[in-house]
Amino acid sequence: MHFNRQLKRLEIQPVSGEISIGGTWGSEVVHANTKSGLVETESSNGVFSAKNQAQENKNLAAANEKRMNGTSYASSSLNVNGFVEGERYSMTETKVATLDGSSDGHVTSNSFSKIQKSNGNASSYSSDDELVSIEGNMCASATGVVRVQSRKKAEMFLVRTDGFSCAREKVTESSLAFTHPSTQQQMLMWKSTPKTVLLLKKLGPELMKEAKEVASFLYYQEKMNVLVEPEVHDIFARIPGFGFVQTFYTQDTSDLHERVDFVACLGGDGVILHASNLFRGAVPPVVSFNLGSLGFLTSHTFEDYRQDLKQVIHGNNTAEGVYITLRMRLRCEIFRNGKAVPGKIFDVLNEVVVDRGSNPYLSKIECYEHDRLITKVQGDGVIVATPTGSTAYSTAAGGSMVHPNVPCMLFTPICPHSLSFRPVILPDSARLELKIPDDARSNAWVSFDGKRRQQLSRGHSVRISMSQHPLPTVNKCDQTGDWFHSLIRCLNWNERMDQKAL
Ligand SMILES: NC(=O)c1ccc[n+]([C@@H]2O[C@H](COP(=O)([O-])OP(=O)(O)OC[C@H]3O[C@@H](n4cnc5c(N)ncnc54)[C@H](O)[C@@H]3O)[C@@H](O)[C@H]2O)c1
Ligand SMILES: Nc1ncnc2c1ncn2[C@@H]1O[C@H](COP(=O)(O)OP(=O)(O)OP(=O)(O)O)[C@@H](O)[C@H]1O
Repeated sequence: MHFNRQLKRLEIQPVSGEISIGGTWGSEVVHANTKSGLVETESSNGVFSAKNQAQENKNLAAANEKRMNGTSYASSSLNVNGFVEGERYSMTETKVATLDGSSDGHVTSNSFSKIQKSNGNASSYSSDDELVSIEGNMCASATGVVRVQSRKKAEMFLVRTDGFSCAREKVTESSLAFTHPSTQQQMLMWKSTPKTVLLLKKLGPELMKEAKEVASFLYYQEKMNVLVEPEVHDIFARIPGFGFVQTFYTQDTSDLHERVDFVACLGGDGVILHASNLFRGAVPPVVSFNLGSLGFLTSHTFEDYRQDLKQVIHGNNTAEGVYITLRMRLRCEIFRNGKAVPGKIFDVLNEVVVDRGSNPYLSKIECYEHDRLITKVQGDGVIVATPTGSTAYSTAAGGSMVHPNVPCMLFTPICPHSLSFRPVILPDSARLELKIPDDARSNAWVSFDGKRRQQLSRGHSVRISMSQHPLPTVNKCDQTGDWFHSLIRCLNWNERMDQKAL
């Protein structure tokens, strides 16, 4: 998996579901014997295996039911992006026509027909309408001569491209199918016991009591090296008994992720955004204890910090790992007249915003996707948010709230001067560029997670794409449980008095 590259000492494993390749529905030839009530199946490559009969009969019972209902299509099973024996399989859902008494004239019969296929010939029998094979695909019945489709479906490949390279994937049985959902629970399991923790706290003198408690627990009980930021280290250095606390140089944090096994945050959402900003490349797993006001992203309560930290270090009771959410970040880079401005690369956890700043004029922002002009924003500005950021500024501007596992980016205009300009959600493969055109009435401003605000002059642009490095957060419960819990706890999502019975 793409995200795994950055996680050196740990493994992340999809938790649910085995990989299986499904979706043979559309390529099956169906035999239905109305007299015996039995239903047989034969795969399109002509091989019928007895040991599969029970399963296939089950399938066919379902197929039969569809026929009874007069359904002319069978949907392929919802499916995959799996790797089986080194081959990649398709990830597309499709509907596949079946051979039944549908109106397209393949087989016509007023009852179930038995259809056999061999060497390109097909014949069809019916209990009340005996069919006689004439030649080739032609069959005679009491109602006349019908043409039975006998040719095997064409084989196909699925070609994926990211614009630079192509990958050809095999499609089983000429049917596009998913074998499992593309997003699943992720579990963090250590290969060796973590040794170093970075303890981050909200800026300022607040929360020192809590920081001291956690630092002592991690050092004395869990025998871990405890790192803090230099400003916090200055405070610890003056407290007797905390000489074990270490720090690092903030001028160069490029190799910090190689020295830190996980990050423990004390504060609100701002501390997590700060952690994201500290790690420009790979980010170690982050466990956060809510000591702020809202704390949408801070899933753990401070009271349980001992137990929760033990679980991160040693795994929980049921498994040797903990659930995590890989939070997508966006890589943003500022360009001037098509040339990258040195040192202007930012990875955001919530969003990048281009707005009019203090200018009284409408901002005019050209928006490109893979170099194609998709629209011009004329309004206060535009937000490009991650699923994590979907519950922050983007929601306030009318964007949807998106589960952090959904691989996408949100494109949300801010007060657009056009009634039809609705927020949209783009795939994670989108490559956006927000550009201030030469005919804009004024400059614009850009900010990254609400910080590092700077001016964008005419000709400047910000290019935005999915960052290779997500921010992994440790779940209290699991990805979905934590998210709904935060929606209700922080945003009162759909809170309503229960209606009484009549
Ligand atoms: N109108 C708005 O809603 C608005 C305006 C500006 C910035 N913001 C948000 O503030 C963020 C910066 O946060 P800060 O703490 O540095 O600034 P801040 O101190 O202004 O706090 C912003 C608030 O947003 C909440 N928040 C942050 N990220 C969140 C998320 N992913 N989901 C739900 N709530 C979240 C925080 O808990 C805090 O209460 C920006 O990334 C932006 O999303 C929101
Ligand atoms: N260690 C830090 N260093 C620098 N800035 C920080 C640090 N911790 C937090 N901040 C900043 O301080 C501000 C307040 O952070 P805090 O954690 O209280 O979040 P918050 O936005 O108030 O969230 P909440 O509403 O959840 O309490 C944020 O803007 C954040 O970016």
